[in-house]
Amino acid sequence: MGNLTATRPPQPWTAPTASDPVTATLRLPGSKSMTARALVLSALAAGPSTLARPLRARDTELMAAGLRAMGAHVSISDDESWLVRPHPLAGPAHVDVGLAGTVMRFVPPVAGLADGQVTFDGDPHARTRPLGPLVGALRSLGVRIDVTGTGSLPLTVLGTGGVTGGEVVIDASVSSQFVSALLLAAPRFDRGVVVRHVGPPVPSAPHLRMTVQMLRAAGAAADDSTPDVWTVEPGPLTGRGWEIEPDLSGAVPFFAAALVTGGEVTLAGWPHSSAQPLEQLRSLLHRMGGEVTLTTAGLTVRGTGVVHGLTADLSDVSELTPVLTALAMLADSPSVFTGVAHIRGHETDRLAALAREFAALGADITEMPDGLEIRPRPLRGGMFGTYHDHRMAHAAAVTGLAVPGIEVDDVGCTSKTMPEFPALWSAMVTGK
Ligand SMILES: O=C(O)C1=C[C@@H](OP(=O)(O)O)[C@@H](O)[C@H](O)C1
Ligand SMILES: C=C(OP(=O)(O)O)C(=O)O
Repeated sequence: MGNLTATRPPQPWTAPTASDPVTATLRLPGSKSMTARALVLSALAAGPSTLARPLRARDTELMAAGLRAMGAHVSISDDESWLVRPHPLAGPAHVDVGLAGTVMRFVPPVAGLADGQVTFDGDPHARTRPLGPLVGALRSLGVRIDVTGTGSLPLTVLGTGGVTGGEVVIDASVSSQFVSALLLAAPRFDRGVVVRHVGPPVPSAPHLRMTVQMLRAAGAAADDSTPDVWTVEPGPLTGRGWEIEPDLSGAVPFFAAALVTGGEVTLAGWPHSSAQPLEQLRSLLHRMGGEVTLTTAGLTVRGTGVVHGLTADLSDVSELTPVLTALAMLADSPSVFTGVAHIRGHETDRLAALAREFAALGADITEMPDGLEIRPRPLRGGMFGTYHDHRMAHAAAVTGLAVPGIEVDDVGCTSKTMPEFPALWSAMVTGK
């Protein structure tokens, strides 16, 4: 992959309209979240690991580059798997986080275990994404961190080759990644960690369960049996073979196309048990008019061409808000989404961005402190701003299925998690 931080002159992309029901079987890239976790756990393990079918996109390439910068050996094997051979971590090193929440949260705790200085910075907007509570927690666990200004990026970790660890209280209501970040590195902390969340609810419970599940799969003693308390004992992590599942969230725009056009989309290679929030998605799509089934071909979503609005708390699956908002725009009834105040700290302030961009297309949409109200009505074509946010581009593409003339200002931002999105989408909708 070339310069991961190369600036790209945005090229407006016309989202294709669907003249017929879409029918497609897709092989999509691996889960961003699973790939990020497997890379971190593998870099901290006692022996080598392989990641089969990892996500190869900007976020995960930046994660691999950040770990390599500190000394981990991450290479590509013949079958496109990633091979990770751990090595003592050391500075000086620099980590470019891009706009990846997983990199800017999961790697600083790892840097605390390195021997030497590790600096972090990223895209301009990454400097506005929340990081302060994690910085405070790491300091209380014995990690020396220098930050400038707002407590976010750029920052410097002065690693000493070890982290004391122990008990820490944190308000993780702004991002579950603060908790996952502490837990993933904790087996290598001298005293492990006991994380106690105090504050409004932590979002993204399925991602927290994924963290605990993958820690256990790497041999860690992780306990999440007490609400808002997570305990990880100190101990070795074992290298292993990681089977990365297809990215469920990345499939949702394609599933949405089945609902909008009355078609059928199958995600091939879906496992029979998953660390990803399939049941939450199944329920949401069912309520919106879709049917989700697991067959030998994979995970199949069928639609009727009629989309229903719904009222839903999206806190478990907050990253789906942009695409579900696009679906709601095309529904036969109103929708109310709540429980996602924290997505103002995602790749962009998604609530403000969605309200602004859809209103510019003529939508009747109201921004609330923690969500959105949508009252569907006919939309007009126009430019749709993405704010470097891959899921804003996905939302525009879904809208374009039924609204001619949707121009996406920078579809290249989908390279964050799926570089092949424009080609896959066009092939699914237009056949070419
Ligand atoms: O741990 C992870 O891999 C993620 C957790 C969630 O973050 P938030 O809890 O900040 O929403 C999710 O939105 C993000 O896309 C990936
Ligand atoms: C919020 C997201 O990603 P991250 O926070 O990992 O950058 C996302 O992919 O929707």
